[in-house]
Amino acid sequence: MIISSTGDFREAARRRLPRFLFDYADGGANAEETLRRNVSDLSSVALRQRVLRDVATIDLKTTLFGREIALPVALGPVGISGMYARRGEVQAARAAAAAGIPTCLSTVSICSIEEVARAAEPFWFQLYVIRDRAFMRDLITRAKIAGAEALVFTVDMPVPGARYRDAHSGMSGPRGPLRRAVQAMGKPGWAWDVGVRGRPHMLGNLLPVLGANSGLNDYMGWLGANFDPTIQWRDLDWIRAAWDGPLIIKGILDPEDAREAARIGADGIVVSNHGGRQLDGVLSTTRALPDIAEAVGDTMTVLADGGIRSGLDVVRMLALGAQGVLLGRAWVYALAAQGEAGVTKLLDLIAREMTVAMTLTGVNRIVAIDRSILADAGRRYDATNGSDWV
Ligand SMILES: Cc1cc2nc3c(=O)[nH]c(=O)nc-3n(C[C@H](O)[C@H](O)[C@H](O)COP(=O)(O)O)c2cc1C
Repeated sequence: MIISSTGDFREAARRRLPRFLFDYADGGANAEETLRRNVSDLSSVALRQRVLRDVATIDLKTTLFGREIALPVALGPVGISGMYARRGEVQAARAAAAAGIPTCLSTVSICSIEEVARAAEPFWFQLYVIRDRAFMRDLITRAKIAGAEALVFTVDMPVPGARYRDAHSGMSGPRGPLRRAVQAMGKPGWAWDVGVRGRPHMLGNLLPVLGANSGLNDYMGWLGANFDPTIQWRDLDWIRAAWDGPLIIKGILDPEDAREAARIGADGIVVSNHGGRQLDGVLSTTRALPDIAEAVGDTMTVLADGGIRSGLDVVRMLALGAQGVLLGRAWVYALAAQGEAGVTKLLDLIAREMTVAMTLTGVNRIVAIDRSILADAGRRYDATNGSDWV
């Protein structure tokens, strides 16, 4: 099939993957309202077309946490992405490194920190709040030794969200292993490439705690049993003390929480609702971002994710106040569709679309992107007025 957009990668991924894996990536929590809002609110942000402004040279480079990168984009943490292509985290990391952007590895990846760090440049590591603090400390140490340049601490998953699609697909629920095996048989391309040649399918970073049981079945159970809902802001002091590099708090959706993150000494935040996979019904990140950027943008680096499907979307997030963005499903669809080559193609597409957007909004540098390139610049989303931009 012809692939010219993230939507095409999504369709190619749907054709290639067993249903449980496609639905796991594609789905969200409950009725998936927030997942839809992330996409639709972002794509409805209108850009302001400007012409004849000499934009012959467009520079997409920027600096995040002291490191120059080719685009204001990173591959965000996505659990079990090693199931979407053979040793998928490594393939994605290679594509990101070649494109000059960071890869952020999930705690719950198939490939381990050590396996991915060799391919990723720059390499960030994402940590979850786990009951076993000694194990968290071990992961921080492993990330540091492996050369991680930033620690992304995800705080919006004290418990997993209600994901109805996973119950239906066999990702969770009764007879999961049997249903997954039947689905895999119906996708022989995936079954040979990933199911057979992509082994081992264990959660690489959790081997020390799960041992030989760290397979997919244990993944959902482990998430539920080991995430820690008792954590509070003051518990983050020890993480700040244990990690001396850039610390980024991921999963902020409220200006008050953004201020707390600044107070504990975080260097950055990711405005995120976990791609609509946690609390359905919360604000889209598009709507949450402007107030958060206003609250803390002068004191820390504000990143954002959720619903980014194109280079236009990247430019929109920057205009709303982000200094950089994380891709989620977009890169997973590309990885599932075409492996490393797919992620390379996606990043090239994003760069080309950003160039078009910057050319036609009359800005030639990333730092010059602000609300002035939006058609509704200065006007804000009025939460009291329902769902419209006013
Ligand atoms: C399949 C899947 C797995 C994810 N796993 C993680 C994870 O392990 N850690 C994490 O911090 N966020 C995780 N996320 C959330 C992403 O990092 C990101 O916040 C979200 O995907 C952004 O929304 P988008 O996919 O609509 O762009 C996951 C998202 C998806 C789709």
